[in-house]
Amino acid sequence: MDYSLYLVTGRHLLPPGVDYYESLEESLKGGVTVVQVREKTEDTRAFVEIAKRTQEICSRYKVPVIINDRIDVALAINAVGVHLGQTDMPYETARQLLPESAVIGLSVSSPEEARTASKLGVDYVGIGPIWWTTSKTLQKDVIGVRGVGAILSALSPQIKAVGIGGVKQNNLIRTLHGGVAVSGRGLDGIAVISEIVSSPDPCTTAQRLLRTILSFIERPFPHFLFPPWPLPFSPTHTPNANLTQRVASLIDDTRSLTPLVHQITNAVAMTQSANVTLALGASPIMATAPAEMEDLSKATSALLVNFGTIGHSANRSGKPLVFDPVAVGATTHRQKTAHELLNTWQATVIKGNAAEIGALSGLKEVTSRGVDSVGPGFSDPGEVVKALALRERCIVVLTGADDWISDGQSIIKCSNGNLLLAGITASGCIVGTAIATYCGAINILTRKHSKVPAVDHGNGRLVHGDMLLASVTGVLAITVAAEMAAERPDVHGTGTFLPALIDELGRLAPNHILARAKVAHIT
Ligand SMILES: Cc1ncc(COP(=O)(O)OP(=O)(O)O)c(N)n1
Ligand SMILES: Cc1ncsc1CCOP(=O)(O)O
Repeated sequence: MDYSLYLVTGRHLLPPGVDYYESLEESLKGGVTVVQVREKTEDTRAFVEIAKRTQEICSRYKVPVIINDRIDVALAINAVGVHLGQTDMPYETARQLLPESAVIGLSVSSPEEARTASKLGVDYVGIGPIWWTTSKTLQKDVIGVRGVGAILSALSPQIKAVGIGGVKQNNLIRTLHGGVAVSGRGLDGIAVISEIVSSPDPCTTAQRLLRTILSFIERPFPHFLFPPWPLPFSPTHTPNANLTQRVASLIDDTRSLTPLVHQITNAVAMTQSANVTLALGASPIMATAPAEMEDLSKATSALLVNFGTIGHSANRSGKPLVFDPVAVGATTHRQKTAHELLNTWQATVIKGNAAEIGALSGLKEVTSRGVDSVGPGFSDPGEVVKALALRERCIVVLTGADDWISDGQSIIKCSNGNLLLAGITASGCIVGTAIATYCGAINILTRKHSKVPAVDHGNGRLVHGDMLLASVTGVLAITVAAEMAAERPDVHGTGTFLPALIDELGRLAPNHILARAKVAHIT
């Protein structure tokens, strides 16, 4: 069975005047790989009739048919299998009634149900509802993409898994990348009703969905880079290359690329962040109105966000998204919001201090006092960033006396900076600004060189470019410029340090990086 694009029928959702069988055939032409006949109100005789004709059409395309809930209908038409819900006939009974070769799928919406399905040995599970849907009256909350990841972690690797519930073209890439277990296991397919059934052009819709799904599940990227399922961003090349040299070049290139960096940040940080962006040779835009996010995401090169905002426009437009979870450990409200935000969109980089990264990782070694960190520190900061990067499938940057950066595979330690940085407000925010600036610049550069369109989810990536390099560059730009500023004779304390820092960022050049960068590859 190829579960890649799993169509669940829904005749009541067809556009007015559209014939069910014609629409079905169009979706098969578009590449649907399995069809489930789902009839909730028809009498048995009508259900059998519909299933039989569906099976005839599907057989011309060599596409298997599964019957929703009804073992008798599946037996009557000799369907490939059935799909059962948690309150339908028990799996063991269905297994006894159906031929040995029958495929049996089970709906699961929690890790517990996934563990039970694993013990039962079902053939596949339907995980959901992932997003809100009107195609079915939901009895429980939606599980979100992080819910999918948790369920996949609890599921036996032998059992196939499709995601279902509210999946549309515009959230598909996010669904695939967000719904991944810590082991790296992703979904084997996506099941949809309305996106195909209600489409005026089911063939094209199915083609587009399938192209994105295949780009994800076919793992076109070399396995040694990141074993199973692709990352949301391009592979990173840092361990094999001269990192400091590449950082120096990116600092130079950025001044000619002038990326437009959209930043939604605290009022206290706004002016500083905007000035830092300008000093790095980029352009800041500090807009906050939700109504303009979609338009802005098309024009800008990168987005930096902290709380209280949305990032799916950036995801949809293929722009890097830097998440700065300011003081996430300070209140439960912030922790809940961070969880909701990360469930909604895919971050490219998460940047935080020890308390913030600790809170996101669920660690207690460092706690929060407002925006500051207190506690003994992490015994192994490199492993902390690596584990969080693997879990969130993005780059993680931990700022502090040493800065730690990981893509879930490599760990890099940067040891530049000056104590005066800790004495000015928003020093963490400006590191986020610098990272977003270089993520934007490298995304422009990569698309230019490889001629990838601005938005191309067909290659399974959300953004293009070596985002690990961009993150290291952001950290080094601020910390190296901070050293240069602190050494100036006109700097006597934090009051004179801040303008000097902006000056030094403005004149930061490749030779400063080459002379001063203290970078170590831990792994
Ligand atoms: C592939 C797939 N996954 C989940 C479901 C939902 O099944 P169920 O929980 O039995 O709900 P109904 O579809 O019967 O309303 C599904 N049908 N297909
Ligand atoms: C049958 C089902 N089970 C969980 S969500 C759902 C409906 C999926 O429909 P849509 O793809 O239109 O959201």
